[in-house]
Amino acid sequence: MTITINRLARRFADFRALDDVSLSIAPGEFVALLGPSGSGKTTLLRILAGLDFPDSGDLLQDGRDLLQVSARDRGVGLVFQHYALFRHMTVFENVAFGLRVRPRARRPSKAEIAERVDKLLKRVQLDGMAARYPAQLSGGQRQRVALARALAIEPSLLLLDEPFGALDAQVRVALRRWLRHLHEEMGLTTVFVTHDQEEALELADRVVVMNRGRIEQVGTPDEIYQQPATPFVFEFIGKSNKVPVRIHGARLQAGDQRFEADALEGLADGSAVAYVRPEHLALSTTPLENGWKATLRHVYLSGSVAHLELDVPGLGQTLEAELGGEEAQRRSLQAGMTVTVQPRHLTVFPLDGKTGEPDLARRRVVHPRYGQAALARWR
Ligand SMILES: Nc1ncnc2c1ncn2[C@@H]1O[C@H](COP(=O)(O)OP(=O)(O)OP(=O)(O)O)[C@@H](O)[C@H]1O
Repeated sequence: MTITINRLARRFADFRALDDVSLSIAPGEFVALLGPSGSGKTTLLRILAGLDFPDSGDLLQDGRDLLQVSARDRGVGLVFQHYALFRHMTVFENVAFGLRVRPRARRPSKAEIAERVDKLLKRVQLDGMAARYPAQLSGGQRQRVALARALAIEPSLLLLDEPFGALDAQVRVALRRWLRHLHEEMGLTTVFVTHDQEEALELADRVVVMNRGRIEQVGTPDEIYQQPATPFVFEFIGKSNKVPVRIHGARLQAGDQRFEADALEGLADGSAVAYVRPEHLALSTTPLENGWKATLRHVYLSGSVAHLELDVPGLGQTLEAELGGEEAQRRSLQAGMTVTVQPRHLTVFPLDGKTGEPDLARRRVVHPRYGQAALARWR
């Protein structure tokens, strides 16, 4: 069951909540829609569920026009952050609800419903709680009931909108791992909305990064983190340093440093913006000819990682670097030290001469050449 989303647009008055969104979801996939508040994630999910309709574009399921199919007949299971369970119904009755309200011809028998609910409660590890009311459950347990309720109708597509958003961090982590197992065991196709990048990167087969109603990038968690396609993705996912640069005769002028690199060949001279992740900055405590001179302002350890704040006068800005905590200790890195900073690689977006906006089509990953002496010293 492949879902094809083709050029969907949804406006609310003048506001474009979805703007030319296309995406294909393969059977058995776990897709995360990730983006800041207001980026259009929920709007897209509601259209998939049949709770809202686009102004233009197509939505197909194996070639069938889903927009002509009512929410009830789409066979989707839905779980929201605050998907209020029916308070006056027991856990059992809540889970059985979707089956009991079916038209008689498609309604399973009482015994079948009971069997299916029992099975589902075991799956979500709530067997023994069938007679409880929602008020007698923890937040995590309630969301598992909501999930069992969504699964009771054997949905062809499971849609989850920040299902763990209201839960505390530890429960969230435990539940998302559990959800991933459940997805695999049951062979579900799942679309999961979140604004939590860690959750998306850990859970999903593919992450769809959304911004202002548009898709910025679709990729595996590794691709999204390692090869961001746009400045937005660099800034939204993980940490990155943003450095204004100039391309000048196939060299990169970054503050008082000029880096040579092959990838720049063919790019016209002009301004650009470069991004470099903290873990892609190499530091040398012995002065090197190539690289920014910096003063280590702060070193702080967070678990096994050392975060370093570097003042770089030659750039006129602060850079953030990261390395293993043990390595930082072995090298006795301390605030006040002078170091040379060399980016291992940077992603460069030339700025469009007319609009001044980053030109995504001319994006280049640049590996500066430093010469053997420099490399040998920080190996
Ligand atoms: N019924 C509506 N009428 C007017 N504007 C709406 C409506 N529904 C959504 N919007 C607007 O469309 C934009 C996208 O909303 P949407 O709920 O899809 O974002 P989101 O990415 O899910 O955000 P969040 O993470 O905060 O839930 C928002 O600016 C929202 O205010």
